[in-house]
Amino acid sequence: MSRKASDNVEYTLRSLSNLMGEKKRRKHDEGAGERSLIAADSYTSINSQAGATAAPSSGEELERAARRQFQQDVTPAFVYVVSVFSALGGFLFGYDTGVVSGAMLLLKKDLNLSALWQELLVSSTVGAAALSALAGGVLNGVLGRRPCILLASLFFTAGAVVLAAARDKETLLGGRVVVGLGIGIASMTVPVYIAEAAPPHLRGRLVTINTLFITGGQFFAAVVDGAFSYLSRDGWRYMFGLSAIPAILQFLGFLFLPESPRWLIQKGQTQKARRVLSQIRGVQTIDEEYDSIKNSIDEEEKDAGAGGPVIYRMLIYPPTRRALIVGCGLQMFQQLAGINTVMYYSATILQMSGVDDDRLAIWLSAITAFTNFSFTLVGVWLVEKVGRRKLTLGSLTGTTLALIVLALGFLLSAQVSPPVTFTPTDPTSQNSTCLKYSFCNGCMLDPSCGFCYKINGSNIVDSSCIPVDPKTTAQSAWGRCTNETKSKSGSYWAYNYCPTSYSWTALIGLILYLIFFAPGMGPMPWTVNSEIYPLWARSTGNACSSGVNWIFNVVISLTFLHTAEYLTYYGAFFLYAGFASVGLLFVYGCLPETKGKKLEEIESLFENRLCTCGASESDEGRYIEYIRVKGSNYHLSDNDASDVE
Ligand SMILES: O[C@H]1[C@H](O)[C@@H](O)[C@H](O)[C@@H](O)[C@H]1O
Repeated sequence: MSRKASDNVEYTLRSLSNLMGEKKRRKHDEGAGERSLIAADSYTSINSQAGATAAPSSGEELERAARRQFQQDVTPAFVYVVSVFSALGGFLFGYDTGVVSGAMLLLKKDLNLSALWQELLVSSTVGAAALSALAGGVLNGVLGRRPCILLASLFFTAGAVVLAAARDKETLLGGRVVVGLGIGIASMTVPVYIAEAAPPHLRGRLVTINTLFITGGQFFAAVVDGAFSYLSRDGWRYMFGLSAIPAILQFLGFLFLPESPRWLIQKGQTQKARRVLSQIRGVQTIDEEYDSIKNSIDEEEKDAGAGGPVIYRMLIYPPTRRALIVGCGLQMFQQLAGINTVMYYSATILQMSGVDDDRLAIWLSAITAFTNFSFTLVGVWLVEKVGRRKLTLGSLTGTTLALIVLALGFLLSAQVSPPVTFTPTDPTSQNSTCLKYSFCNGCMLDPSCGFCYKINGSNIVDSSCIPVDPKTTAQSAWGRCTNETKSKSGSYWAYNYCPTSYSWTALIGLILYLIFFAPGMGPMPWTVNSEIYPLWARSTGNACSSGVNWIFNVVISLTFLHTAEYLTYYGAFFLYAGFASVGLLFVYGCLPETKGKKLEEIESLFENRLCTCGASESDEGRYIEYIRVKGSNYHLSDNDASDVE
């Protein structure tokens, strides 16, 4: 036997003996051991059908060839089609939450909207999404995943039509609520549907593609906002109306796409489930998978024992209670880390570093959205390589540091805040409070004021605090900083920020934030939630955690301005950094690795205790992976296993 081969045997035996040790400790291990041996067998048969040689010269070659063969055989293109059509739900989630900021700039002029109405039009969607995500749990359980996705695309289409045709603000509000209902259902159903359709080795990647589509939707919305901002009237109708196209496409696609096989098995629709499984897997492997799903459903039903509503059963059964805490915690910390504030505030942060043009600011927001999108792509690439746990830990560590850099940027800017050196006479005689501030910092924190200044060499001169135009924050209400007078008088207008030589620190913070957040903390809460609950609790678990995501989304976005007023901007970002570090401890202590495991095996990760740190790559998991890739060389039985022990 060659050295490599004997190493392989040794590794297998070692893994096996570890596995047997695990077996003693863990309730479900007998089943898991059997499943891994079945996996080895089925791999062997695939390999021999494909005519692969039994002992390739190098272990690496074998591994590569085996992996290629395995993936080709068990991953027909259909599973990608299913995932992409579902992820259109993610695209619409991103588009509809993103498009409103640009649309609002035009809407408030066209319909003369008050600040309260602007606030209502933004938060009604997020509020409706929270409610419908929670209700989506029941709908998913009763109707199935496919009808829920169809329903969401109907909501998206109806909302887009109502918004595009709206003649008054009340109709707009109705349209935004309808769109929110679609977003909530899609946000909880799509990851579950994809996870249930995907093979284990691709599940993380395919579910993460849904978040890629969310951030893609946000980026596309920013580009559409930029493009239609050149239309003086009715630009917002196109911005809202365009989302009907992907929504209709998704609806039509789902008329032909199948229900989740796991849901069908749970509902006893055996024949249909088998048909769908062979459609999305290819024929060889469905018996094993079918049996494994069926067995785990039977086991789950025994384990879950008591009757009553699913959420009650989840809470009294320790493994699902622990999974729920992990899932909801991840979603809560995703929002508490301030992603939506950072995105919303990005244009201002970019302006701080010297961009003085409104339209440019809109396009710069598109760059921010693009950064979020492109680094989510890095997450899609990394998720099956480094696993969910390491990716989330790395991402959250970087996010925390970036938030500290952002906060320091604001702190330094506040400390060297330029003084007010010139107080003009108020032509409206309204005795504005703006004229009472003596430093830019106070002026910036007052939403009704902005800072108007000139530059002489590298010095700020002739600086004043002046009321902002109530219709647009891009100019002052009167004086040297209105749009007509700005360039003639050589003045600059800063709203929401102070021009200082430290502004670039915030810019660096913003870029670092997106680079670290997007690959991990953006997608992983959705991905992990789609896999950690057993089938009977999956819809409810995802409904609760998505609801938590939306609730904290509303809380953070609605409180940001007040938080900044009380704690200043740097205080707000230090607060988010604090939340993110608590989140880091939480993830470190509580998030197990789910990479490569079958959905049916994941429940056992939550069996013993809440904190599963160190269980990132359990011996059992490594063993299953090892056997899957290299198993063709060795035929192991349970007897061999006990011999080894
Ligand atoms: O995962 C997504 C993504 O990170 C988005 O950029 C963000 O706006 C959402 O709130 C979040 O749930």
